[in-house]
Amino acid sequence: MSTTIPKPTARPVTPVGILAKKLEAIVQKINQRTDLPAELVDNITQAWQLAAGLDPYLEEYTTHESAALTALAEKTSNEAWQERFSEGATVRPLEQEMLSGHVEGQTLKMFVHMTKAKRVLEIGMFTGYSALAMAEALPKDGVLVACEVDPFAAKVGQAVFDKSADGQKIRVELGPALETLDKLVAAGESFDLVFIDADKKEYITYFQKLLDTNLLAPSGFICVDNTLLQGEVYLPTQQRTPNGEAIAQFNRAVALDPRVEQVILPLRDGLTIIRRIA
Ligand SMILES: C[S@@+](CC[C@H](N)C(=O)[O-])C[C@H]1O[C@@H](n2cnc3c(N)ncnc32)[C@H](O)[C@@H]1O
Repeated sequence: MSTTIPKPTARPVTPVGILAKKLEAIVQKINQRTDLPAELVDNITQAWQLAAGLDPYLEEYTTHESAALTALAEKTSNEAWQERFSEGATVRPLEQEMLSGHVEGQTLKMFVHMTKAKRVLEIGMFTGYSALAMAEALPKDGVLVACEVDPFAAKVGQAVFDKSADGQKIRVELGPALETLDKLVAAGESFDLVFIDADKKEYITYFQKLLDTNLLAPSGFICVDNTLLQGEVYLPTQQRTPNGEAIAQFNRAVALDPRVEQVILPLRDGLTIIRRIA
């Protein structure tokens, strides 16, 4: 049984969010000094404002999320994820920062509308924010299959889906994503749009499986989250974590694959859009 705890604040997990935080710390320091040239202080302050103002502006002028998505985001941020892992309720460490959120959710929703997708596959559902956002854009007879390995996270999502008309379009597949993908291949399932957002070290394998089989429909699209990995993919390589290295390798593999064309959008932590061309 989960308990409500004092709301933990989300840490910045995107290149712009991290940049804004670092600039804020610099601005606080230089404001304590009286010996610095005014032009330097002005420039650094403006750099901080440029970085810190972007996300709130995007939030303000992007169509509001539904009440169900707001409830899901709140439920996720109020959960004591660290405690849940320590007590063995979750099979892996999870955190509120994993949730994609308002602007990315609305972007994915737009892609479902734009591609007129009827069948969507999500690899990495967590508590279901992006799944529900995409389901809201699907037609009544649309289907979204969501892969998730953690039963606790899946249960949080399912409880919200059960109360929402759009949630009825979502079928949760609990288990390791690679096993689920094999099951879907064996069942002859195929998808117009796939959202990859699970284990960063498995991204290349998900991508290859989607293209090597009929899982991705001819002329289907793949959206991939965290393809900037907090800037690690373009920062000096010695600053890379294993996940940063995995994403750097993934980005290279996609760029070299003649079966696809792609673009990396600097949205949140990087969102790659891939189109199958062969
Ligand atoms: C970043 S979160 C997904 C966030 C979600 N798409 C959203 O927007 O709210 C990644 C999720 O993938 C799940 N995951 C990680 N490795 C997995 C695997 N091998 N198979 C299935 N799910 C996995 C984690 O348990 C976690 O819930």
